[in-house]
Amino acid sequence: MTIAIIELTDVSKKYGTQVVLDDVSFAVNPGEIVGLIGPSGAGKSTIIKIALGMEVVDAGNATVFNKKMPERQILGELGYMAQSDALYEQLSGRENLEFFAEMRGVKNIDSEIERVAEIVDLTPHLDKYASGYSGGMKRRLSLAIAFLGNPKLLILDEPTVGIDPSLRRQIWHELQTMRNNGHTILVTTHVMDEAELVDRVALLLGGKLIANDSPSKLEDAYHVDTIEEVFLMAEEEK
Ligand SMILES: Nc1ncnc2c1ncn2[C@@H]1O[C@H](COP(=O)(O)OP(=O)(O)OP(=O)(O)O)[C@@H](O)[C@H]1O
Repeated sequence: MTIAIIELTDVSKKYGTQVVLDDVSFAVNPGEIVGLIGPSGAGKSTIIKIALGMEVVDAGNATVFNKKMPERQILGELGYMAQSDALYEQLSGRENLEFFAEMRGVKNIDSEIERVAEIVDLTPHLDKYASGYSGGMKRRLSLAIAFLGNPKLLILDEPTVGIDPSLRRQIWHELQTMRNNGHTILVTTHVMDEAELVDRVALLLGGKLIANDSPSKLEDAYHVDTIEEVFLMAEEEK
């Protein structure tokens, strides 16, 4: 039996009286890219925060690497990119990477910084202050930080917002290479053509997980050609 890397079982979560997740069960298995999609406010970031132990569930269970969350030890084993950039603006890109690499106990820091900067195309800008970076450059630096140490699990909340199409393609190529090397990736996106690139799409609507399958199987089930159409039809049916 495969042991899931991330497993949510019958998870419910409320903020005040607002039910954000209603009995959601959902797993991310080793070596797959799972795309979490849903309209704004559907609860995607809440799922991510639960997986990271930053939010606790009201009911149900969340495990990561088979350990019940929250569990601080797990954090060293995963790369996380939040929806808003948490960078030190007064430091250069390189210094930001050095800081996070040291904090995470990454070995061979200099070569690791070169590696991750190359992936996100930031090499020529590493010695500039982060305060002078454009929005897209800050996203790229945050993504590079998540890649530091080549973690077995990546959790990425809207990683490609503000990133140009050619670099976005390069980043997805890299994510797929990582997956092919056995890494596990949970990613949220609003970009529907990115959802075509994942192994499994988990669609959240109204606090419920209403679809959870490969893009092609979902397209067949809804008799449409794209995940965007699946999304629109699922919303209409709600
Ligand atoms: N700390 C909080 N306190 C109160 N309400 C919250 C909190 N965090 C999230 N919410 C609410 O929970 C709902 C789900 O939020 P969440 O950020 O998980 O959505 P999302 O699917 O990630 O949205 P988006 O695509 O816009 O990022 C929203 O209505 C949001 O306002």
